[in-house]
Amino acid sequence: MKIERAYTIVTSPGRNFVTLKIVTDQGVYGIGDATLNGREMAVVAYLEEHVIPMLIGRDPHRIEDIWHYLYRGAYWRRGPVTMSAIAAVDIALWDIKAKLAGMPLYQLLGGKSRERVMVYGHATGRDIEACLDEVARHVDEGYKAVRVQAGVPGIASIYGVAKKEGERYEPADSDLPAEHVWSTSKYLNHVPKLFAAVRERFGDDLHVLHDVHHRLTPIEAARLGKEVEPYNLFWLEDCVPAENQEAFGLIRQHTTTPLAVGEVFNSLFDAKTLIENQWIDYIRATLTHAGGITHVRRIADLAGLYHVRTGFHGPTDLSPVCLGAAIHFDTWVPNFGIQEYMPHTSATDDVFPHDYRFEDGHFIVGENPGHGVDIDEDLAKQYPYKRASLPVNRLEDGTLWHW
Ligand SMILES: O=C(O)C(=O)C[C@H](O)[C@H](O)CO
Ligand SMILES: [Mg+2]
Repeated sequence: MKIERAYTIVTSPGRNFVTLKIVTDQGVYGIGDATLNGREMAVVAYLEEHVIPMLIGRDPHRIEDIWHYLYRGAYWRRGPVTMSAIAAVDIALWDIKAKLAGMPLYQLLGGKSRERVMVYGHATGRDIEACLDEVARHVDEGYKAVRVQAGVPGIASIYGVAKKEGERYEPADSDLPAEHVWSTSKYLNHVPKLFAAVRERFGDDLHVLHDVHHRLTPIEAARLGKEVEPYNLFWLEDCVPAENQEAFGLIRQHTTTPLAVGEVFNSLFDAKTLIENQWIDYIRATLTHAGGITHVRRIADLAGLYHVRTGFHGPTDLSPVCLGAAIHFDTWVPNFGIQEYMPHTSATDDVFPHDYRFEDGHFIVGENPGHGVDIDEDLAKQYPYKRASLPVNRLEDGTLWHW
């Protein structure tokens, strides 16, 4: 069997997605997600100029060899563009292999470790009261775990909070980056009050999470971790930028609040020190940005040795293809923790028909051969690409900060 054709499909049913379709000479095809939010066309160019020409004529069964060919063979290793492109190929090839085997993907990984996978949803509100109402809506919809992000008095625009009440939160909302103003002190004073209010209204059973989105220094993160300890968070996410993995050693010395990190990681080497030192509790690197199933499986296996569990990134900027494949992975992986879930628009769900389903705060994996997600190419054409950038943050004095 040979790979006969491969091509990218860029579509924007509410937001941009990049999909790779690989077609074999026997007509069986697989699809992979290659979406890198705000940098979509860089991955398209990498795939079209450099990867697709190398795939034609190869045996699609040789997933491992193709992975190393694209990784080692490029000489230039790692990085989000390269690893998203490799991931798209990898996810599409696993899709093909599972379709040829006539099995859902989780069976090829080793079968089910659980019947369903717990997800967390996103509650957001302009202030604490509006945010708590959103938490209540999630609880009513069956969620067992909710990420809680509220507006902070004195900060006009903040990560995780929709611009207008009732609107979906979509950070890549302008052609060129919007500029936000960030105040660490206002934020740090506010967050413990938010979680005190959450526990007061919802009691102890609900799992609650929070995303700092890389904005603190290690000692500030240590302070926040300590101050929210009484509210028993499921995790505190991305409390500092993680290029300096040792920073987490400092935070860990000060707090028992569980730490999650890794949505911007693209390889095992971004996480190795963090995992081996047991400085984190959850690893968030997911399939599309970290080299696909073949590579994330290695990250998860290393993590498992050190009691670190998976908590895959799952915002709307990852397509249903990534989410579908991730649910297969979650269903198999022994050290599963939780799966992030931000529902896609109905237009996105129509472009990407899928067989996973949400029920009672969990995803149930589909039983169709492959990863269970397809793309309606005619419908995809109705939603042309529109450049959209993530915002940038500046401190109140104008210094460029982490967004
Ligand atoms: O889902 C999360 O936890 C995020 O932090 C989402 C990111 O802001 C988003 O993926 C950026 O593209
Ligand atoms: Mg995050």
